[in-house]
Amino acid sequence: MNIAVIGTGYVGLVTGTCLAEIGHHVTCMDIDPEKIKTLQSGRSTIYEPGLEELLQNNIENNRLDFTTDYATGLANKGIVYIAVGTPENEDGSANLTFVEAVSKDIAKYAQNDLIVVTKSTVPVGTNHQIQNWIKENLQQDVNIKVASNPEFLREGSAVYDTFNGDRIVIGTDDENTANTLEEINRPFGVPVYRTDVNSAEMIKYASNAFLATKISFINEIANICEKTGANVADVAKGMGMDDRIGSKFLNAGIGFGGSCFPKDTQSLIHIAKEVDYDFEILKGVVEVNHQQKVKLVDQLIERFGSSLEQMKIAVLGLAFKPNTDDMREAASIDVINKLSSYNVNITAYDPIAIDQAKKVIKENVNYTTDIEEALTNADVALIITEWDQVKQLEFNTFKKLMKTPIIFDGRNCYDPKEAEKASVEYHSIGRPSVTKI
Ligand SMILES: NC(=O)C1=CN([C@@H]2O[C@H](COP(=O)(O)OP(=O)(O)OC[C@H]3O[C@@H](n4cnc5c(N)ncnc54)[C@H](O)[C@@H]3O)[C@@H](O)[C@H]2O)C=CC1
Ligand SMILES: O=C(O)[C@H]1O[C@H](OP(=O)(O)OP(=O)(O)OC[C@H]2O[C@@H](n3ccc(=O)[nH]c3=O)[C@H](O)[C@@H]2O)[C@H](O)[C@@H](O)[C@@H]1O
Repeated sequence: MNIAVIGTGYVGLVTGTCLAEIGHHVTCMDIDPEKIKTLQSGRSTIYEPGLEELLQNNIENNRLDFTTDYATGLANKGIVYIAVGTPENEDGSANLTFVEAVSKDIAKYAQNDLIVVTKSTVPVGTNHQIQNWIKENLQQDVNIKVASNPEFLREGSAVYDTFNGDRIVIGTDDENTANTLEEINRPFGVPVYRTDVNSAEMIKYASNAFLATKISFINEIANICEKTGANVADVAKGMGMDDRIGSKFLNAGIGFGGSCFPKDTQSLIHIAKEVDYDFEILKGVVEVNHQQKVKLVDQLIERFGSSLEQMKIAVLGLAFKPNTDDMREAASIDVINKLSSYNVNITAYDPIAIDQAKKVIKENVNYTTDIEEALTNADVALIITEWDQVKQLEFNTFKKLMKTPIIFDGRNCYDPKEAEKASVEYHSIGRPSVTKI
């Protein structure tokens, strides 16, 4: 099948490359000429394990190419995926400017019948709107069908997720369109769930909101565990053994970040508001997350009082989660921002996200890709991202390098019992602190 993918971000680039990998001919399009130039040369514009290898392989085999030009990109294609961003507006609603622009451009350049597939996360009703935007701007007498096909990949494991997803959701009322899309995706071997367009759009928001709810729920349980002497790791394990609950997404920590949970929860609250529904649980989820992100700073102040002046603080991890350089809504931004009002010296370690971090962190921070350098002479270490490089650190390294081995762990990377054995002061989330060393 000849396919065009519009937008070469995390979703578009991974989708396009993986569709090429299963044998389709794919042209990926973007308005950013720099991105397209880089991609044409076989280099990935995002950090995503396994992606660059697939990219090069499919370019070499003439199944994958890139362009900024809509006429070239859409020529002889039967399927067009929309994978542009839908960022958050100030009022929490999804910004559909990019989706609208793309829809109008598809209408302008379509020369033959097309199935337009919406991968971007969009509010219920948007696919009908896309159909209208295209219909109103068509230049040729061609037939356009629009279908919803929301994306569930995670950053950092996007290629793996594409080949090992739990489901592919296809939302359309047209059986032939559903058949074609199912056929295109068959080589992925992922179960297909067919539904109507509005339900497909809602499945995406409901899924992200539910996962975010699980995280805020376990974080609140963690906060209560701290006050009652229970251990959240054991609690989560015991809960997760019940199949109805499931063990995934019950890792307590300093909350969720990234490009999607924060914006999609806000967007769903807004979608509900539009139909006069007050989504109370989800508002709580967002508020809990907001407070949870700076929990380590609160713990630090509880431990030292507000006299943090001139303290040397090692911040371990900047990205919103491991295996990505994505800094969107990362907890590190909030932590560093809150710390900066206490006149401390911050050295931040991250193996790959420093360039991205510098674009969004305005405070004065020393950056390093050398974890030992960050720890050297530090008074305290704050663990923000559970990189393998952080998890593999031995307590002896903290003891050897730091002025005082005091760790505040926002991702529960280590066993408190081991900290006690090693005589390291250790505070984590929802588990007893080790203070008598
Ligand atoms: N990042 C993720 O892990 C996931 C994202 N999503 C959803 O997928 C959508 C895309 O997200 P990302 O890939 O993260 O976005 P992104 O911001 O990384 O990439 C979007 C790309 O679209 C391009 N673009 C914008 N306007 C264009 C136009 N008129 N023509 C051609 N290209 C244009 C931009 O230059 C950019 O390269 C969003 O709706 C997001 O909510 C869904 C699942 C996972
Ligand atoms: O719509 C999207 O963009 C995507 O959003 C998430 O994927 P992603 O944001 O890449 O990352 P996750 O692995 O879900 O983690 C999100 C955040 O939750 C945090 N988290 C996750 C799991 C957990 O148990 N505890 C926890 O605090 C992570 O640290 C991270 O900050 C979803 O998992 C994907 O299914 C979805 O497609």
